[in-house]
Amino acid sequence: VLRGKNLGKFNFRDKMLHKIINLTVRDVRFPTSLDQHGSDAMHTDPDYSAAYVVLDTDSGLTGFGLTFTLGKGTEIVVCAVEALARLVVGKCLQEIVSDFRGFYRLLTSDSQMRWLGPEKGVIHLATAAVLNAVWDLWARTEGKPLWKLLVDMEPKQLVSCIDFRYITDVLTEEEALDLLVKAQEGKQHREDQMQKEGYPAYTTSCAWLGYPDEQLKQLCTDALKSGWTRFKVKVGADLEDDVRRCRIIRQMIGPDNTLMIDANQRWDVAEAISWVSKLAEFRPLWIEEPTSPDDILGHAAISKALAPLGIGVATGEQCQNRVMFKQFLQASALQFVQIDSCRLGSVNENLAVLLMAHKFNVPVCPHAGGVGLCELVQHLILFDYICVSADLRNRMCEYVDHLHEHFTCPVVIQDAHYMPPKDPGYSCEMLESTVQRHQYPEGNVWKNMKK
Ligand SMILES: C[C@H](O)[C@@H](O)CC(=O)C(=O)O
Ligand SMILES: [Mg+2]
Repeated sequence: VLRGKNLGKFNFRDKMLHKIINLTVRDVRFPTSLDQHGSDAMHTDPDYSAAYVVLDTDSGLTGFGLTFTLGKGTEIVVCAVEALARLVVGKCLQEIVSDFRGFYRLLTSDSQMRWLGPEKGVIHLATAAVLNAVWDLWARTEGKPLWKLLVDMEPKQLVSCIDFRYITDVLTEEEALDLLVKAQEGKQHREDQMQKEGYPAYTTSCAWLGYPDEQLKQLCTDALKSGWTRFKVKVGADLEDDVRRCRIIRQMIGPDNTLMIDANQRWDVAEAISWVSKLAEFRPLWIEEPTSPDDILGHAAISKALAPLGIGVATGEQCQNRVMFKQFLQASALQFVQIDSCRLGSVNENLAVLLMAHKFNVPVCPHAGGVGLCELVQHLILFDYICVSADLRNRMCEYVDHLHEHFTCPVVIQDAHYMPPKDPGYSCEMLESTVQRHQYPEGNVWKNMKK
């Protein structure tokens, strides 16, 4: 079976060869909670995990996809992926991508399964895993990294991948096309710039909530030495702790570097406003997920109250779909859009959100981290800069320094920038040895652990 990196040099352009003959999905978990990696005010013991999808084709070419989860419950996402498999297996890649909007609808609008969502929760995570694998397969077929596949696509083809249902009151297909056509100017220059400089990143991995102060200080020292200038700190469980931790980090990074804070939905609206006001002296650029991810008007109230303090509101990692993002934008309820490669319905739905954010002139700063999210979302943000926003002001992509060694094409960070991936695909193929060791519950990593 032909897998992985070398496929770029094969001529797989006859896409009719790629009939999807099998979908496998596995529950892959990493015991990150043991060291408190990824911990925050609501997720105190996250085991970074994935429902990991492999699409086999009759040509031998393989597509890899995943969606991110937190340990328990991954088996439910796996079940949902299995339920979607019959909609994918038996299809040729050509058939899918020549009507990608139709295929997206097929997955999201199945007249019985849509009752489980629609387009939210477990079933939408499963949709993301499957579609991520299809995009990976397409990019591998073209011998290009996904970002380059997108950059080279005609605006018409790009919009043909988007389901505009429920968002036409804000963005029509014609408008989307117009935005993409306008952004063609200077595209080559921006692509060259990205190849040279990469896309700016910030780090979250110094200051997970469960890290003791000594660890925070050490990680912050190391990060500063490696050239990081933007840092995110977890807050929200205890105000005194937050003040102490923010003070440490602000003192260490100095007045000119950037600080963000993230509460992971811990507060009610009024509580969010008063708590964040008490952290204003540390000059955070944004408060992330201050309250329930579904409370659009609550976010609007928080945004309004914090604007005079110069603090924006960021959200998106648990924003269910394009309709929610539409309303967040309509209500001026967020100042930073945090797209997520696995929460939304893959590239298709992320394209819709990138375009809406552009129309509202709100910067996109993707959620990454977890397992594989950095690998995936780097492609989307590169595309955003080259073909949509053409702007780097107030923009950066999250980075966390965990679990990259488990991927065949891990992210490359240079001087706190994501360097554009070169290998064909969507960068989410895991090492088979990793998958075997971490498969839950039978992998060796889990067999002997009482979890
Ligand atoms: C549970 C995850 O680690 C979460 O804390 C990640 C997150 O909020 C972020 O990266 O932002
Ligand atoms: Mg967050």
